[in-house]
Amino acid sequence: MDGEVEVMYEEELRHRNSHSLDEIQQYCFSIKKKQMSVTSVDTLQNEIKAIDEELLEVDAQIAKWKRKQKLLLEKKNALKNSINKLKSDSLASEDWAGTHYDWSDDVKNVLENSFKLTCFRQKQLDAINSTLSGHHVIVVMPTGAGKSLCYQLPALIKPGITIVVSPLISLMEDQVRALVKKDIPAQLITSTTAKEDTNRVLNSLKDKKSPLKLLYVTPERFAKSKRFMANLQKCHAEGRLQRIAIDEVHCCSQWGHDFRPDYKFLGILSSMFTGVPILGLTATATAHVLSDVQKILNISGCLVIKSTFNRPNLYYRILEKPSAREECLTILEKLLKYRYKDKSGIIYTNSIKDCEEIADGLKQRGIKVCFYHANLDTQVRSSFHIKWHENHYQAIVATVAFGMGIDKPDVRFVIHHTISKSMENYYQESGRAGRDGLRAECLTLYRMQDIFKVSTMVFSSVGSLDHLYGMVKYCLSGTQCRRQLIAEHFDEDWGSSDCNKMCDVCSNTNPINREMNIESHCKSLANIIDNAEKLDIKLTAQKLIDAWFLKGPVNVRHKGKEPNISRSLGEDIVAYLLIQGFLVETFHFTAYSTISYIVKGPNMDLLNDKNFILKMPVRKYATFDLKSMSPNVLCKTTDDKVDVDLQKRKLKSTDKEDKVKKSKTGNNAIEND
Ligand SMILES: Nc1ncnc2c1ncn2[C@@H]1O[C@H](COP(=O)(O)OP(=O)(O)OP(=O)(O)O)[C@@H](O)[C@H]1O
Repeated sequence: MDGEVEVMYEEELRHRNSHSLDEIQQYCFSIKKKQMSVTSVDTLQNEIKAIDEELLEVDAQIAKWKRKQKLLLEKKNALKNSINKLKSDSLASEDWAGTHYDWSDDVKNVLENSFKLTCFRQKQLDAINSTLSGHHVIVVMPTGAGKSLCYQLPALIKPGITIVVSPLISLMEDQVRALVKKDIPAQLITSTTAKEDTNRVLNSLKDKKSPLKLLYVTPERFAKSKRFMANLQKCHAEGRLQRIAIDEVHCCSQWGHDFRPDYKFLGILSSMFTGVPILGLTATATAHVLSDVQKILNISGCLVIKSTFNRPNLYYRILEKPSAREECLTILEKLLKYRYKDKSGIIYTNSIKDCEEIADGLKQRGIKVCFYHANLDTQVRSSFHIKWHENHYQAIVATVAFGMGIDKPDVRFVIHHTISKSMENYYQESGRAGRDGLRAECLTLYRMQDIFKVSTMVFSSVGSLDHLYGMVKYCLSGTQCRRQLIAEHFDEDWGSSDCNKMCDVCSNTNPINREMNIESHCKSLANIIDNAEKLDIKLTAQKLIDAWFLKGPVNVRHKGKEPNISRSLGEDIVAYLLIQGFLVETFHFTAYSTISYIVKGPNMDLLNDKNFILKMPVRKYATFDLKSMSPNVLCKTTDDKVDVDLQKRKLKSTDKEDKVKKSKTGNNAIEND
């Protein structure tokens, strides 16, 4: 085609102008070049356009297939979970508490003769029989319920060694000491164990004649010691590895409250030591964590034995927290001097600074307290712990570093000076009270501002804000039993009678069951936020409430009237809107701190729906006499007769002591709630 054009032009030009052949050829060449460049750019651009269109179509197809892939994967996972659940349920439907097993007589003898106990607590026998049957089992029991016996006792029934994985050295030391006292051959190896001792213990894994029954190790041992693993493999090859018990097994899961990266390595155990039953133990019971733990340990579909999480002897209450530190100290002072006079307890704070300041404040007010946090020297820490345990101090003011392994039976109160970061944490921390089965009180000082104290510390980890808001929901509830809220969190269903008036909501003789329409308040808050955004001003919750109550800088103040409600109800509304997704927190960093600002949340759009009604249950703090002594009543527990007898005996002695003290001091305080 190009050749034809050339000839055509050549002829025409020669004809018209009779130019020289060179000139004509040059002219033709330039025209041809021009034409070629025009046609090729157009063609190429058209081609690009066509490709773009095709690409869009491909993108749409990819998105469609990706969506389909996601749906199919979700469906596949759900089916896998259903299969695992069916397997677990079918195992759980068996009655594991029988006494017809080959080992039942031995179990009874060991319970009575080695452990000097007369009967089992709820679900202990189920756990023992099922693990002795060779199943992989996860035992879920609340703190202090007696999980240790579930692996310590089976270890003595059959020949061989039980390996116990535990995250805390102090916890292992306590257990080994107690076992050795009972003449049960137990050892531990940690990073601080002397080389000769470690060698001796490691050799006993290979020694068929070794009397060793329980060996405690930290999870790092599996990950880091090749010699330990090699000897354990020999022990297994000789059929002497009887069982692997993993204490605090929730540490495997990032969804749990205490994730430990080294626990992830334990996933290889089920395939490396085939035929060896794994027994995981935890006081963390959320379905999500349990299924995650099973996946990580490669024992999905295993038997899950769960005892109730209800702690009937614990009394739960929320107290209004004043904003001034001194007022807060006064509340704590009154509680410790009067309500919990001569009683032992824990005060949890959320920062080292608070921890030290509160302890100092209470000391200045004449109360014997010590403090405990991660920045203290290990020896100082453990000396405070021991002294508190031995009642030299009435209370220990602590951060969450004061955690696992606290086994003081007579903790009569746990006060949270700041809310916990999740319900899970709250349950664990408050659960350190009343391990002896006698009544103990769990008080939480709540104010809206503390939400942000905690959120700015935890926001960066997955799911942490949802967890925190679960805790806020617990505090905000004025109409729903606190115990039931805990039950919901652990996927349990406790009847209202399970509370037995052992929370401030159920024991409130003057409850208000009022719901309030907060739609207009929500709209006002949205307007304030919109206006501030236009002015490029960021609002903390405090500033948002100020603007709503016509305080603070005039330009951000609400344009309407001041709301006809108390400021504390206003704070409840903001907290409620936050946990319901009408408001959300965004986090910004300064050189020294993280700040939480409030913006509109995704649910704000619901207000555009005419049929939508936004209501909030209104709560009021029930009256609480800080100065009257806490009641000393016998509680219905989930445990056996032995424990009720124990309670009675303990109660008699405390009553006696109280009477002696009262007659000496003339203190006739009325015991009421
Ligand atoms: N059957 C039983 N009868 C009486 N006491 C028991 C029984 N089983 C365990 N105990 C006692 O209960 C206390 C708590 O037991 P253990 O330390 O095993 O609890 P736990 O469930 O491991 O708690 P945590 O989660 O806090 O570690 C111990 O003092 C233990 O001796």
